[in-house]
Amino acid sequence: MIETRKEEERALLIGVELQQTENFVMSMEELASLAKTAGAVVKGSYTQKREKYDSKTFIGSGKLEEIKLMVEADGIDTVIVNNRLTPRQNVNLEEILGVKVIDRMQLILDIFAMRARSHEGKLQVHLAQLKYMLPRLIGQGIMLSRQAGGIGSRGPGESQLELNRRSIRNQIADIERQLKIVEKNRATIRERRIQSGVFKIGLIGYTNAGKSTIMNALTDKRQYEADELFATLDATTKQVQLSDTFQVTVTDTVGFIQDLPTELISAFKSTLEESMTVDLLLHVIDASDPNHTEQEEVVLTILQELEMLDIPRLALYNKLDKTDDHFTPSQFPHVMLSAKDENAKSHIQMMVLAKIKTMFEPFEIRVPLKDSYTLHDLGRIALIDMRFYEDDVEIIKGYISKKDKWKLEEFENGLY
Ligand SMILES: Nc1nc2c(ncn2[C@@H]2O[C@H](COP(=O)(O)OP(=O)(O)OP(=O)(O)O)[C@@H](O)[C@H]2O)c(=O)[nH]1
Ligand SMILES: [Mg+2]
Repeated sequence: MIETRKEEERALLIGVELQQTENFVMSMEELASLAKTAGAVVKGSYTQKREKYDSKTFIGSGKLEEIKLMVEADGIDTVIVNNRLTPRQNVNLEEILGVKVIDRMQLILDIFAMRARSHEGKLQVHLAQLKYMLPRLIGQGIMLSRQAGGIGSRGPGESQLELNRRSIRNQIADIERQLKIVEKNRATIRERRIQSGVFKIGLIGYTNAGKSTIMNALTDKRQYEADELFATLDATTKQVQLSDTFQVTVTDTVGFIQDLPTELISAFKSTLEESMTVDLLLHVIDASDPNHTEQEEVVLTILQELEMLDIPRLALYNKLDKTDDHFTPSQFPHVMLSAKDENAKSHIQMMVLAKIKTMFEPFEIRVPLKDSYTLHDLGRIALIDMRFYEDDVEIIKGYISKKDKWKLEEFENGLY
């Protein structure tokens, strides 16, 4: 093999399709996007149908010979396997192929490590990496990977090269301690937000669906949006005006993906926690993606696992400018839009307000004219449809949430 230091990291993708494998093609395409996001140049991919994975080398030995030839011919630096490898398979593959081999989990962990911004995000990713590493401390496999550098070796902690079991266990305990403190602080902030009574909206959806772009359209602000997977990792909450008076908070979070590494689930959940207590979920879907139906299913399955299916939900089919004529939405109710369109903001505002109206209850109150100055406050928590005067009272009709209904009486009595 020629030892040259190249700028780019040349990757070969490998996938094995078992009879029961779901969404195999989508998942291979996704692996290519993930590899690209992590900075690799994908030089090719190799797939095989098998009854079961080979316990020693994951893929059949005959095929491995072919792969080895491809690795040598294309100057491949890294082989990326679209499944979870056992530590033994990982070591064996690296020995046979003579290059770094990483699996889908390591690739995703690596991207999360690149992207984590907040203190908590970094701790969570570091923890996930250490947990992934611990059972892999056998033989030379992991050392080989780490020394090769590049994808699979990035981490938020500088001590990642210290690879003995005891130090890893200590680091895990230490991070878990730090996380407890951070989580407590976050719970307090969330509690305060729940008590504030503001209507809360959460943007969720498959990675790259356009959540951050929609957030930007709504807030006229710049949130990092990019044609990359997991562009957003940390939750961000912003105030958004839905009408002249009605104000909500909108939370943008990490995107969903199939086969999320189990080590990352708690990181993922803590990021999503922010969205677990919302009043309305906006499920953003990339309608132009040929796999959007499978992606919608993945999102709904994860929502079910997180017990979030009972939160009212509105589907936003995004990127309409890129969809073909055959596109048919499968979820109802829904909105179809292009987040990049200049009318996107008013379109979303209108449709979301209409959705909220269906969740609220109609009311009518009569307020003495002398007290009507308090009505601006009512407009923050209720949707006001109509207001008119009769003698010395003002009559207001609109919609309000069940939990805020009791406040109406205070407005009527001028107590608010
Ligand atoms: N053509 C087109 N592109 C869009 C539209 N909305 C978003 N995009 C692009 O799609 C890509 C992904 O958008 P993001 O907003 O970063 O997606 P996201 O859902 O936040 O993704 P993650 O944070 O990775 O989960 C970006 O390149 C956007 O510019 C749209 O309506 N039309
Ligand atoms: Mg985003």
